[in-house]
Amino acid sequence: MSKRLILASTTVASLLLARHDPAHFPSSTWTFLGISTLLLTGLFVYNAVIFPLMLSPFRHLPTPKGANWLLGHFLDIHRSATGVPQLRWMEELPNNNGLIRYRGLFNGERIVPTSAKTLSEVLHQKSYSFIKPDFMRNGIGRILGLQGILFSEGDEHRHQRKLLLPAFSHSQIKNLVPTFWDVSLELTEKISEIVSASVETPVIDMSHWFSLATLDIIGLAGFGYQFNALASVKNGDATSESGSELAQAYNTIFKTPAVALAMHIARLVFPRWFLRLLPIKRTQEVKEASKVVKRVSLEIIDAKKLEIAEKKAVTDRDILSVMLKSGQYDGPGGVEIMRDQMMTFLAAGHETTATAMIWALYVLSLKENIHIQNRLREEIRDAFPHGIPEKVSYEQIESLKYLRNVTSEVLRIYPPVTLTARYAAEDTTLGDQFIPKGAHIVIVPYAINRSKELWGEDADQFRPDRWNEGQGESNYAFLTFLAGPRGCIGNVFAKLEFKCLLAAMIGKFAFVEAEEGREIVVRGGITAKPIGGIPLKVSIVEGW
Ligand code: HEM
Repeated sequence: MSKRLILASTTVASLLLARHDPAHFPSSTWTFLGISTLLLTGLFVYNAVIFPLMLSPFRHLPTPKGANWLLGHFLDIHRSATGVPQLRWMEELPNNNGLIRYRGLFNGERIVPTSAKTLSEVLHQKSYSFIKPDFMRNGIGRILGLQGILFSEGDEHRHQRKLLLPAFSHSQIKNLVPTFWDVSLELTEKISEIVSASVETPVIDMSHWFSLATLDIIGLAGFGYQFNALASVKNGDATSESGSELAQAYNTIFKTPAVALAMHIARLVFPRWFLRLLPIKRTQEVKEASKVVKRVSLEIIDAKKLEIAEKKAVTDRDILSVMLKSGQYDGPGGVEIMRDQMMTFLAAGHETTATAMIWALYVLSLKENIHIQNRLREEIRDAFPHGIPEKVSYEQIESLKYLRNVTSEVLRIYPPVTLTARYAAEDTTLGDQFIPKGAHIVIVPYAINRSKELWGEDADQFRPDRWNEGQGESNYAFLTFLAGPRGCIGNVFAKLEFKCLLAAMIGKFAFVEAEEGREIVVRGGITAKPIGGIPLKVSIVEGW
């Protein structure tokens, strides 16, 4: 029985009781409060204790020890970086049918597919039976665009994906390399200015710089639009307050709030519409930031329409041009759908690659990996012996094999999207296990990418050369971009962009940890970024 049904039937019952038996039930309000409290408590005990512990069809699945009778494994999850407990459980538990189970807050059950078979069912064969859950839709959906490709389902998703594919064809992405390189050069110039102006080796947190650079890239490469996010940084200050208005909005949206835990619990207890009305600072901030994102998305669409009207033809093949050319968004509501699509690409297409860059510089700056950083620099400089080139081609970037290995290894070991969720839209199965409608599935790229079974005993070590030996034990060993019809449409775009940015940065600069052995803390958030950024000592390596 749902909460709404309980409240509705209790209202009717208390009115009737107050009317027909006023001697025992003089006040309908108190009667309502008494009965509803009793029924809601009963419902809570059933959902949070009786069902998951005694009746659930999943109770026989391998489940980690040490769960609290009411909070499940929530405390372990909350105290750890996203994906870390799931990796530990995957390694510890016997797991023959490719599924493990854990319990979240109030014992909410979560099922984790761990074998190639169960992953291929969720991601490929039955991808439209496992949809995005409401908590994602109602949360990040407001920022990522609810009517865009990321949150569409079934036939609507198939249709949108087909429509957008020309913008991601191999030939189209190849043509974007000069744009990726131009922005990479602009970034190196900005960083060079800071380094040259400092008497001692400066310590720079590169996080915001990468967010600005990737925002400029998605603007230019995705929509033919100049955000000038990097250009707007004055006096080398790329802190959260600098950069374009849009960069600031995303900085607000993507930061992990200090009130995250309280918000998480509040969402389980109160309806979202109620929480949105409360004057919570974080809610207001995100509301304002998403207004900016919506407005800017509409501005970009208008600018493109104007440009097309002037040229009298759609000649470009960027994402926005492909959308406009299709004529699919001409009808009523079309602009709103296109706006949501822009919001999807803006967010999905920039913060993820920026996160990958942060991890790349972090791991390459560690003392034990300096030889990898040096070897990478050597490869880049050998390919471009006359100094940092003004232009590079797709073929030149693709010829750098060690760059490919390093970027693949960073994406394996630090996947920016560590975990994602699905919800069973109908009764179905995974392997031999019955999955009832409403079951929550958690896919954990972080755990799969570091699985010893799939990558060998040194799975958790950063070793780029492993990519010369193959790509893991199965097609589902590398889930950074997921896989199947709902896998990342921008994965080739992202990998090339990542290679260009990293080649320019490592070719030009040397990065060393500012504080040796600094503890890195990662918590929640849409993408897994280190809290407080990663300050690095940056110096120019002469001769390039
Ligand atoms: C390193 C960079 C990136 C990573 C790690 C990444 C990762 C992912 C992942 C894991 C998903 C699936 C999310 C889910 O279904 O729960 C996804 C979807 C998506 N990504 Fe990426 N992404 C990256 C870059 C990009 C770029 C550059 C673009 C666009 C230019 C992009 C556009 C999208 C879109 C549109 C979807 C939704 C696809 C669909 O549902 O059909 N991503 N990405």
